[in-house]
Amino acid sequence: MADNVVVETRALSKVYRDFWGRQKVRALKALDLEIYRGEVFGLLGPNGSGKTTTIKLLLGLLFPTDGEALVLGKPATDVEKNERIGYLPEESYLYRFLNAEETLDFYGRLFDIPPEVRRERIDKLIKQVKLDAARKRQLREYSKGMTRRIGLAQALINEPDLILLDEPTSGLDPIGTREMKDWILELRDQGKTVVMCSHLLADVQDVCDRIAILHQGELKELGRVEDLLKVEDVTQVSARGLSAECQNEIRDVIARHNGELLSMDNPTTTLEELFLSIVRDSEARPGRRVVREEEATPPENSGESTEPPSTAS
Ligand SMILES: Nc1ncnc2c1ncn2[C@@H]1O[C@H](COP(=O)(O)OP(=O)(O)OP(=O)(O)O)[C@@H](O)[C@H]1O
Repeated sequence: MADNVVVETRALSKVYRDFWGRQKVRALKALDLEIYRGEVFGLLGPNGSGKTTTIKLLLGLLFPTDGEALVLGKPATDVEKNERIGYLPEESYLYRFLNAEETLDFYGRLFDIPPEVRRERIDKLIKQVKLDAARKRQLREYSKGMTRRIGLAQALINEPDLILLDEPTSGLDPIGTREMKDWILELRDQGKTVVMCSHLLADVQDVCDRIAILHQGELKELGRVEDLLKVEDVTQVSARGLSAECQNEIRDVIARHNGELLSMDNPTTTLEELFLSIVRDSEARPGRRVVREEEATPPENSGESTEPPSTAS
């Protein structure tokens, strides 16, 4: 296992058997994978494609039917290596009657973290996942987004080198999603390795350096996100301040060189960016509501009230 390889699987396979030991589902079929130190690696695939099974095999929570996995230089079945791993399951199994501080303290004790270090780390993590105001509230009162955030803090309590995140953005609103993605990138900047599985493709595209696509337990694609998404025979140019005349000249140049102009128009932002900018704006200027002009004008003869549209402050 090379120095920079944090996870290596060789022909890793898992068959779930039924109560009588008969083969039930071939959840993972001969997976070969290497995940490098300091990268964000995405496991993608539709429901039931084997993502969670892979994560559980890496944690040693399941035993492979065939093949092997090495994690942080040790066999995945050696649970001692889990001291250097953080895990956020798809559904966090947290004690509902503990508050945020007590929850992190509980997990800190499981890792034998000394009390002084534990206190400092808990305080830092609670602030980092923005639960400072809710640190004394029992988790049963938490919203789904808050539960996800305390789940992440719990996964980081042992300052792990490898972090496994199962659907980290599930149930989060766009702001929570953006924050979760920023935390993932921060972890990478600190030199940690993050493996996340998700079927939310936009999230994966935003944060992952490399991805593996699984389908019915088989590896279908593996590579750098930017390479996999690159459209080789299309050239994209982005420019500001071009006059109509200049744009016509560009069209002429493309035609002269036998190229095909696919589009020349104003780019659109993403819905995520639009949503975040509206929320930020609303936080900065509470109460202000903007209705876009074209939407504010009711269609003629619509039969609706003709009261003036609000661009109210
Ligand atoms: N404990 C189990 N017993 C039997 N079959 C199982 C078990 N756990 C998972 N499976 C089956 O293994 C296959 C892979 O499941 P897995 O949970 O790994 O998929 P996934 O890609 O994580 O799916 P999702 O996106 O829905 O979380 C599925 O067909 C699933 O039904």
